[in-house]
Amino acid sequence: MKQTLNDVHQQFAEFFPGKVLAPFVYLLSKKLSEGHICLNIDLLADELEGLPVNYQKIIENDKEKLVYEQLVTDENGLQPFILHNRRLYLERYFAYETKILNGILTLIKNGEPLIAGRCATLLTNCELINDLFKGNFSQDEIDWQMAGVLVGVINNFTIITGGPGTGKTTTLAKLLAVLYTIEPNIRVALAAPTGKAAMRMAESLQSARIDAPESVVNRIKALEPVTLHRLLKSVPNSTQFRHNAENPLPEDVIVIDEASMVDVALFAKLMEAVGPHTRLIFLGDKNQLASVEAGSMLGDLCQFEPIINTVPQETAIVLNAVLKLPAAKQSHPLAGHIIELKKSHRFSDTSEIGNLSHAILAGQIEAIKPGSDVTIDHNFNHHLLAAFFAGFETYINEGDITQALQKLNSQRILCAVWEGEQGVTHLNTLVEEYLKSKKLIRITSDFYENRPIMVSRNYYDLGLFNGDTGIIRPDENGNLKAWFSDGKGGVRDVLPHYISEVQTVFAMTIHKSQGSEYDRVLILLPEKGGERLLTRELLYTAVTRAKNSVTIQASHEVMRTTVITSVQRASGIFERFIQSSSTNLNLQ
Ligand SMILES: Nc1ncnc2c1ncn2[C@@H]1O[C@H](COP(=O)(O)OP(=O)(O)OP(=O)(O)O)[C@@H](O)[C@H]1O
Repeated sequence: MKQTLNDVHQQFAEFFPGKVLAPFVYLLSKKLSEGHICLNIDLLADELEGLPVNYQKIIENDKEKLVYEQLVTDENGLQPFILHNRRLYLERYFAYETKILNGILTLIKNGEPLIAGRCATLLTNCELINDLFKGNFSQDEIDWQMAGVLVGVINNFTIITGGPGTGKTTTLAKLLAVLYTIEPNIRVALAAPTGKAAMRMAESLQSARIDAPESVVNRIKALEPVTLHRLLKSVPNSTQFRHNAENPLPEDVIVIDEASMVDVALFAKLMEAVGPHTRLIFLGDKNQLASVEAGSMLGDLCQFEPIINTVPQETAIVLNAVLKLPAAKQSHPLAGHIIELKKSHRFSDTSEIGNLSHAILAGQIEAIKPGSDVTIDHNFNHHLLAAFFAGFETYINEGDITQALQKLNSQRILCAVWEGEQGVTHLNTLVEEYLKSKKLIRITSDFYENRPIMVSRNYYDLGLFNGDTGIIRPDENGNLKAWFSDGKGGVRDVLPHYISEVQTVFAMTIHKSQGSEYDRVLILLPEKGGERLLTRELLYTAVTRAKNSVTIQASHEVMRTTVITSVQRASGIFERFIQSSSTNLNLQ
């Protein structure tokens, strides 16, 4: 029997004429749906299973002919497909990657002549730097937060990466203190990919301890982080922004938090909109899950470990008087631009959650151990579920809405998938059944009293953003309203019919939980389905949402496969950086 595929990828593949093109476009389309932006044509051995024999033969025997296909070109042509460095791209994604590459190289190049002068200025401000870091300055050990500040001050392009609680926001606060002191007239913009992440950035900055003059601290605390869409000014009903290459952002310093969540299209549009002499600073966790959309730019840029936490030889020499930083052994345009913070100030070295997250990232299944804060259940024990569900009773029993919101957000069920026994939909139903059995909720309508909701799109007019969570409760007249935090310690209400796109949120996907934290987290990995999703980055992201305790329900086999599987997102940007050099730019 002739094997056929007959799926959306095949329809896409066969839309384009070409003798050898179809199987490669089929796989490219599949890769795009999994979040990759290109197809490495030399790494296809694992992709052949399930493909029709004629597709397999072409992939195995004819890949060298791909370059001769009429619709395929290298970087300079105008065809729908680009074959570059043995990676096949849709032209649009190649263009995004090129814009990001050139944008970053331009910032690096324009910053280079300023480094010596900025280092000299830093030397005259040693006192401020010592004040900012007093208490954690040691001659023997490098203070990587201080390194992040110095690197961010002297360069025009910086990435500060680190796991949860490693002090990314604290480092940013200190970096801004130095910048406001040495360049008092600078204009600063802070942004994050989601409204929730922007709000958390604001809260963390407000509570950051900054030992700097009051006027400087006040300027930092007056900054209001916004969403990236708001920063770039979205054009209604369009994917374009008002800030672009022709109309760049006016700020001198632009900081993007939770940068791992920025997809390749938005990343490219940001790079276009950043003026060529701006200081651009990304904060984020390179090990976290990438964006839901295509691309994992932060992870891709931080791919090459040897250049992280090093600076070029010349910079090492001039910075020496303030902080001795290791000189990069290899010349690379990104060397000196990426600082990784490794010490968690939230989890101690003996923290079970901290150790669990390290074991997951290292792929060490044998190091994953239960303890008092970590429960690992391979048998999907119902008592554990019921005990967790009981935790939701507290927010319902809480009369004060502000407190109720806090209690709701103190625990969350995190699922890898939507469907199936361990999926979000089923878990939400189970919790509702549990609460109904306790007579704590009555599902009389869509917006029933005490329904926990999560907004699933941005409502700019209402100041509500994708990911915001609220509770349905009556107001003083008995009318049901949706109540949300106002970000200032209080609550505000919205009529439910203004927000049609919401989900029940006892349980949510791990993807959606990025950028949030809860005291207690229950993680469920599916027995069936989601195989291509289950990676150590997914589990790491879920585990690091927990502050105090984490329970994982997953079979032995699924847990093992998840921990040994790492996301290998295909993008060609790192190789293209190696091929470029900051002094030999190809800015077309
Ligand atoms: N050098 C330090 N010494 C002591 N405590 C610190 C230090 N740096 C940060 N902290 C504390 O650790 C906590 C986390 O810091 P911060 O919010 O800056 O980390 P983060 O990496 O931005 O965290 P998140 O995971 O929320 O993104 C804060 O309470 C902060 O005050």
